[in-house]
Amino acid sequence: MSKIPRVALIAHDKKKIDLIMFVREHLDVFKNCRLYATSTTGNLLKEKVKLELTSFKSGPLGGDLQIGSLIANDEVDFVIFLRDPLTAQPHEPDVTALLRVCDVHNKPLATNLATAEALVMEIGRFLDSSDSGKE
Ligand SMILES: O=C(CO)COP(=O)(O)O
Repeated sequence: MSKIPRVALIAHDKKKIDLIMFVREHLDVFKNCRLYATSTTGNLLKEKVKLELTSFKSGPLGGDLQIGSLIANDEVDFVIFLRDPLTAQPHEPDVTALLRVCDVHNKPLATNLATAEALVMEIGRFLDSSDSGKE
């Protein structure tokens, strides 16, 4: 894993507010990460939380696959993807591909807030251990 945690942040439309609130709550962690996001999610995070990040295309336009490609190339360490399990997505095959590639490459993946809370603690621990390594 690289020294700076590389985190992909994605949310379906009905979960975007949850993601923004979650990221705000854990800003101390996320501001020390290299962040990637799909387009709409990323633009919202930039606007509402003032975070620097790299954004890709919107999920329905191939953004999930672009993030999947980063994962396949070992350029992402953690994935937080707040899915909406109650709304059919036109790009469901892309969503499935993204989840699958996380499993193929054994990447920690949170698809709901409860797991995202656990994952952000792990990212925080990782940051703490890289800090202590510097001394
Ligand atoms: O659709 C998405 C994930 O499947 C997310 O894409 P946006 O961030 O562009 O809404």
